[in-house]
Amino acid sequence: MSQLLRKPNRSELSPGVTIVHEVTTENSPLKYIGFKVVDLASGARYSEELSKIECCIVVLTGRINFTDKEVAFENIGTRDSVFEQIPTDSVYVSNNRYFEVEAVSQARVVLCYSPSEKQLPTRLIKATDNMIENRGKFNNKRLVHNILPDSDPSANRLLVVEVYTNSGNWSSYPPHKHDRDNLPEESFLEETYYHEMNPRQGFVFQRVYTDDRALDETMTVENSDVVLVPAGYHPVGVPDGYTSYYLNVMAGPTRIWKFHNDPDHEWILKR
Ligand SMILES: O=C(O)C[C@@H](O)[C@H](O)C(=O)CO
Repeated sequence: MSQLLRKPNRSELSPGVTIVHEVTTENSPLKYIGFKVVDLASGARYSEELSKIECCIVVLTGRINFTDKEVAFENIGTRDSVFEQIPTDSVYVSNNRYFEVEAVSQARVVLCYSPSEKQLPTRLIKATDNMIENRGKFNNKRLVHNILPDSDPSANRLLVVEVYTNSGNWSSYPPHKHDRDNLPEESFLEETYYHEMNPRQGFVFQRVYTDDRALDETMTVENSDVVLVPAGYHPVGVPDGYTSYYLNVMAGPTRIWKFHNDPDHEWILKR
């Protein structure tokens, strides 16, 4: 099994609270990203005392209430399936703060973490705040919901985006990377992919590779899998008949997404 591919590994934390994925800087090659997927039964609560990490809570599906003991947001979340293809609500919580989420309905939340020292205000990122983009042409079409892009100063390190790729199309393509801290040409950002497919028995292929091929893995990715991208190019190919969804978290020393296309395949953009 690839070191970069994580299958869901469900474990019940407390009644109604199931951890589906837990990627940490200790159990992965990543230094800047932590990642949790949490399933909540209606009425269940999950809380955390953040230390030197910031967190973006994405209400992937279902509805939740949020509090950090100072501010509260009620009944947030917009969809029962990511394949409704509408943006959702998220909450940014800074380091050294407490938060609690309570499921109003059955819900799946994603917790995206990165090391952080400077406190920032808790912020509700409403679905309507998401900047929506249609990218690409030919068989490279995808729909992007920008949850926490680098143009939004709400976070210290985290960048969060969700992407839909049509059946028979490619995304994160032509292959690009962001693994050199060499601005203004390229930024160093690690990345995680949380994948879903519609219908759910679908699969996609994701390749993660570097120029020297010291890293070169091609993975078959199924519903609810996570792919880690510590470095390298990371294209995704979607078979005919299936729609792909993924949630990306990126973080690194500087909060700028400046990528470098694989020169061998950059011609694809010039058609
Ligand atoms: O436009 C896309 O295909 C999405 C990707 O850019 C994805 O968010 C990513 O690879 C970020 O580096």
